[in-house]
Amino acid sequence: MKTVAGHGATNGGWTIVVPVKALDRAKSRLARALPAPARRALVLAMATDVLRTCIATPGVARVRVVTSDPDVAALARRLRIEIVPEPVGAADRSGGDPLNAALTEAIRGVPGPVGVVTADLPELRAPQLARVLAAAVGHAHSMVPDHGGAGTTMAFWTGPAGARIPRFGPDSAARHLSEGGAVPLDEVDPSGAAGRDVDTPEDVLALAERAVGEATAAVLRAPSVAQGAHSAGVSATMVR
Ligand SMILES: Nc1nc2c(ncn2[C@@H]2O[C@H](COP(=O)(O)OP(=O)(O)OP(=O)(O)O)[C@@H](O)[C@H]2O)c(=O)[nH]1
Ligand SMILES: C=C(OP(=O)(O)O)C(=O)O
Repeated sequence: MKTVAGHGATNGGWTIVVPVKALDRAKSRLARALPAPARRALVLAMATDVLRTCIATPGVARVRVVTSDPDVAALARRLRIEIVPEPVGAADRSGGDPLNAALTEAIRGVPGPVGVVTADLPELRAPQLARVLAAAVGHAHSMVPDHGGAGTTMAFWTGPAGARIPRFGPDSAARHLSEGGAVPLDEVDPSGAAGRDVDTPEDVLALAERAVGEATAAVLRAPSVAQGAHSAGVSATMVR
């Protein structure tokens, strides 16, 4: 896989890095609701919507996707954005932290302000991301917690390249805040589009009531996705 010079490789403005896990492994927490093909389709669709949003956001100069997946790379080429190849097998060589290893590689040496935006935010639109960036520009390091409070949907750095340490993964909100000294962006509501990541069947079920991007909406109409999320949601309610 080659790095593709792509969307808006201009000087100035934000570089946004979007990590996308290999589709065969992605969103394993949805496995109890969705069979592998439906899960794969949903992950790719959410990534499509997030990448389109990043491209369309004022103030974003450059979008990079970091992945080892050929289908995600093909998507990035169609959207004319940069691919940062994540070596296949990096998951096994990174001390169990492939996501932060991939992100560290993708933000290394990037000039100007940098943000990481996760690929599972299907409600995120350009005006909302623009508001997040406007808030983030005032801080050396900032973040947006996810709607559950423990995770992180976005992290930003405006300072020197050496100070950029991504801390995604388990307990990432606490780790970004206490270990990394990140500021939570008070202007951003974690229960809104910027914080509503999709991790569980219940999250998928909740999307039925929300305005999602075009690609995600198309996949949610597929009976295998709608029914899978619904039956898992119902059984989760029953066991509570
Ligand atoms: N490039 C890359 N991206 C990753 C990796 N792990 C997670 N991501 C991405 O990081 C973001 C947040 O990850 P999660 O919400 O935990 O998604 P996930 O790992 O697919 O979900 P689970 O398998 O259910 O834990 C999503 O955009 C993922 O696609 C990885 O090893 N490499
Ligand atoms: C990888 C993360 O995502 P999630 O909590 O959605 O698994 C994170 O929050 O850092």
